[in-house]
Amino acid sequence: MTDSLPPRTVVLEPDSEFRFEVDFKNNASIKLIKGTAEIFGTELAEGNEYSFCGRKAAVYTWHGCTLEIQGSFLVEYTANETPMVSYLNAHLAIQDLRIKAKQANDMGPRILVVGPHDVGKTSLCKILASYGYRQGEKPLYVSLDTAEGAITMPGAVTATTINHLLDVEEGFGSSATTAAIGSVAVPLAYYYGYESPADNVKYYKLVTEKLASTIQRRLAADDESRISGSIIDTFGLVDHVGYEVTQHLVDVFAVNVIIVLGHERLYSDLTRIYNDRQDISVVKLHKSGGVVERDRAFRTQTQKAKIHEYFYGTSNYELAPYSMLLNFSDLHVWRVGETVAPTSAMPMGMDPQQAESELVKVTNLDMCLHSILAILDAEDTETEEQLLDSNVLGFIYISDVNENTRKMTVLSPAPGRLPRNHVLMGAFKWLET
Ligand SMILES: Nc1ncnc2c1ncn2[C@@H]1O[C@H](COP(=O)(O)OP(=O)(O)OP(=O)(O)O)[C@@H](O)[C@H]1O
Repeated sequence: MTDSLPPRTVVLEPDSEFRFEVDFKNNASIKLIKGTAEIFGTELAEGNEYSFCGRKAAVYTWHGCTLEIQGSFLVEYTANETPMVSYLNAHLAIQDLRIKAKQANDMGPRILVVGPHDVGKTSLCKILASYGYRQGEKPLYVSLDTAEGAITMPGAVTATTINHLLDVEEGFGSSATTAAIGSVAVPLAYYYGYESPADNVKYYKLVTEKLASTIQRRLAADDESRISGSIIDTFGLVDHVGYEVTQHLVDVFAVNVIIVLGHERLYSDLTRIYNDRQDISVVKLHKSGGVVERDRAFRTQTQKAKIHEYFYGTSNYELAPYSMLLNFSDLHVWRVGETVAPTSAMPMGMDPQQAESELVKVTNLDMCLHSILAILDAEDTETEEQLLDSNVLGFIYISDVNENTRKMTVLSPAPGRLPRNHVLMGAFKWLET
């Protein structure tokens, strides 16, 4: 508990940070008493108490500050060696590209951040997005890390315009929850449904291509965001699948800056691959010593917390989801091919590669129990091919399936009828606790 322990004071020198970890069972709080400080680029307000649960992060200060901390920190220490100056320089170079784009009425920078797991890719993307916002830009934040589901839900690839400060406590959390009830721009999302791009490479490429082309259409109509450009956060794959998918992303998002974080070989390989492309710069940045490895258990808990937050909100912004009873016939449930049918069970002559991105109707609705389903923005009459093109309107959770009554209990963030009836199922299950 936060208040059972006495508060303590932490004094930070200029260009240093207070690194901390709080587990999912405890709460800890941080208050800025004097000076200036930020968490992944978002400034802390003086005197405001920020509370954390299940977080690993750092409070960084450019000019020095005093913090008051309270509660159970699993880890806490200060560090004065950080890569923040190089991250700021990266931001300034990106800002230069925006100024040039404005002068030429051209596209702003499209920045792809790559590297292995746990090198600080998401943290760097947040820093670059926040610094851009603080300079009056409205960059597009694209999250392709489907294990994390930073903006909406694990399994989704998403894009959102950064037109407000990122939340200090939750990162994208509050924007996702408020988007769920429609109070800020709803993020653009497509549902992939698996944790890693390697689970179904063909389908991952398809959904990222859809996302990229919708973004391109939207940016064509939005001068401000077009010039601010996009910041694209990725997965942590650096094997051959990772290389294949990275090159696909460079093509479909027309990437012109690749930032490689904490991996020399990847940097050297990508420099070689794009050696002839004058329009693409490959740069490397160092991993922060503060980045912590998250084990399987912590990642699973983070995913669960993200799903819970989608339906129930955060402690600062609680939501009350609606539980409703639907007939089996009210929903058309789909899954993406291959993982359902073994090759031997496929129709004769069907290429397994093709099946990887074909929709299969789920007829045994028992399979949906405890699943997260994405509501597709598609009319009842649309063909399977059109369904594959559909973006996601929101998510529901199936808490019960009754074969006898042919009804299922569905949890939805909004009351009333579902906006559409076609839903896509992925591999994510959740046990509401
Ligand atoms: N300087 C820091 N001090 C303390 N914790 C940090 C720091 N930078 C990042 N972290 C934490 O380390 C963890 C890993 O960082 P991050 O999510 O940015 O890495 P990633 O490369 O995106 O990982 P993945 O690809 O596996 O999702 C996160 O919990 C993040 O909040």
